[in-house]
Amino acid sequence: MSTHETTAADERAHSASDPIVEIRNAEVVFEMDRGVSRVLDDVSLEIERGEILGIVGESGSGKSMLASSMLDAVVDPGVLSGEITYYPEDGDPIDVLALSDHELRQLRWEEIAMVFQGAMSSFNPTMKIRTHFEETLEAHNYSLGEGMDRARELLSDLYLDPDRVLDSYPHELSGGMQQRTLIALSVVLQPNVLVMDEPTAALDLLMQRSIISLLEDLKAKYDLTMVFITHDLPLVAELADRLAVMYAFELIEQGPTQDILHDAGHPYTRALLNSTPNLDAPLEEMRPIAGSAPDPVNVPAGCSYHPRCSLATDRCVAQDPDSRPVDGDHVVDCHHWEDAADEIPLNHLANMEGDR
Ligand SMILES: Nc1ncnc2c1ncn2[C@@H]1O[C@H](COP(=O)(O)OP(=O)(O)OP(=O)(O)O)[C@@H](O)[C@H]1O
Repeated sequence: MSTHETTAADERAHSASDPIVEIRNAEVVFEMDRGVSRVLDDVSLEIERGEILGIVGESGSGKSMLASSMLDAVVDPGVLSGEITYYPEDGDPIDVLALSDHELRQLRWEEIAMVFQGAMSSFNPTMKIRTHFEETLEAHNYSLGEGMDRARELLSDLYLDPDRVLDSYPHELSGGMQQRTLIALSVVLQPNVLVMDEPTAALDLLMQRSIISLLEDLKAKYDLTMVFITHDLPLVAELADRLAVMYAFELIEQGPTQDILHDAGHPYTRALLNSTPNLDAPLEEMRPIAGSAPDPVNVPAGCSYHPRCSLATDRCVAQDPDSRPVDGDHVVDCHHWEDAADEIPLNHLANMEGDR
């Protein structure tokens, strides 16, 4: 999708912004026997210093590829191109894709930390949690005394008993405790950005909600910028200042959370909102999105959502829409976004109106 053309609104939004990470025209390609698989397609995104950004999309839409791209960590034989820039608070911008392996290792953890789905696979099952913290601090030449004090404080912040947790093997902790411990481990080197890829997917609803509120506290206390990646729109909407929606390996809409929830311009975002339980609409009003997401080897021409879209016209088949401003920082990649609100009413809004 073309995000190359900068509109006047983009310029205005850009000049007012203070990005900590900037992604420009990122693309990830795998050469497969059955063809070229483009699993990230010309994605441009700015992560603002101090914000909580939610990245939302269906399974397989490219969310994890976007997360790995931020740290030049796309697995072989995937080929990442584009520009990834990290802006430290002080000092010159860092071109992430030009870093040596050593510099990249420093950037990861010390500046930008990642937490992935399924905490158990991130721990070494033969090592106590204490050793995980100690090895991380030593590998980055951090003071062990200060670092372990910070580890204890972080574990307490996350409502864990530091002594018990540090003395345990990973399998001795529940799923929720493992995930909170992993978050503490990710933050122990005092990074500025914490990227979490489906950090609560394996947890029950209550534990998900409690981790969300702990993350809010952690962000405020440690002055973190957070990126929360998930398929669970209602969950991330509780936390995020801004949402970016992915469909078929592209970003198709970005904006402040409330604008997306109440005034989404992309038919896919509106369908996603209508297909999601928990947004104040009764279960019988949930409408699954008809059709299925495209195979990355065979993405439809034009707007990749057109085969599933009730508003699609010949123009959508022929022409990939550019990003266009809806209002302020809210941008959408759709030829027919002005008709979307009338054509695809939002269930949860209708119910809220009914409550008045
Ligand atoms: N190592 C790989 N080689 C080739 N294709 C891959 C590889 N890893 C992932 N893909 C493909 O890249 C696409 C995007 O995957 P990605 O994991 O980023 O999606 P996702 O939105 O994070 O999904 P989920 O929520 O299920 O994790 C998918 O079509 C997936 O099959």
